Amino acid sequence: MKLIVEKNYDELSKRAAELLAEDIRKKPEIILGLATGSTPVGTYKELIKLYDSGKLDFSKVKTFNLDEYIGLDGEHQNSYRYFMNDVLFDHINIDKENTYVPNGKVKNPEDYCKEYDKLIEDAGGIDVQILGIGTNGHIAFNEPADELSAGTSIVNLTQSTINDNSRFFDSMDEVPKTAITMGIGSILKAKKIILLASGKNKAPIMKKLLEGDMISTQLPASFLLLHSDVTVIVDEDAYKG
Ligand SMILES: O=P(O)(O)OC[C@H]1O[C@](O)(CO)[C@@H](O)[C@@H]1O
Repeated sequence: MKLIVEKNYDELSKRAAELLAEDIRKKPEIILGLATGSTPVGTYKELIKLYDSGKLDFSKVKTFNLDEYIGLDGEHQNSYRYFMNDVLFDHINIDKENTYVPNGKVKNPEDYCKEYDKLIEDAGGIDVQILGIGTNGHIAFNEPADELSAGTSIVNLTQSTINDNSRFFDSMDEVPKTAITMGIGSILKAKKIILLASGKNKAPIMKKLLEGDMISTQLPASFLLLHSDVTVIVDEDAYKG
């Protein structure tokens, strides 16, 4: 894993956006894997700035998002489709038809999971995958467990993730307890991966991950150690605590 330590969140966001912009310019029809959560929001803001100043074109870009809550449709303010439209897609010249976020309201979730992986494969596979990391080491919604799913699947969220995410909902009861998520195998198929971590609350898990001496289903992000092209960008808070 290549490690980049930036001074603060703004610098981290700029650096991540620069790396992505370089790749988009090199391959305008790039397939991006996108993440939700608060960490990549700054990166998306920087990408919008580059678009606004005429330095970036998204017209041929295709995107696949990692996950979605089960039970929320795209109109729901806490759905990840709504979030992605709000923080990125509505502000750039991407064709919405080319943006995929798992459908949390689908009738046959099991079949749908297989279809989602196939969609990515048929599109040519993800060129660059952006990831955040949960305080418990999850990537996408692959939570620490005895077993992890290789492909896209339906998962139960852990209490720690439900707690972390409750800040976006009016009450704890409203926080979805299940989600659809790309699997560890689907993520590792990306040609290149950029993991972002910001803030002191991420320091303990980043320390564990960066020690790099253990792969465990109890630390889902540790599977990234098996990938040959992972760049980790952290700010000093997430690095030093
Ligand atoms: O960036 P945040 O808000 O800390 O979230 C971290 C992780 O949690 C999730 O939002 C899911 O809970 C992931 O998508 C993300 O990688």
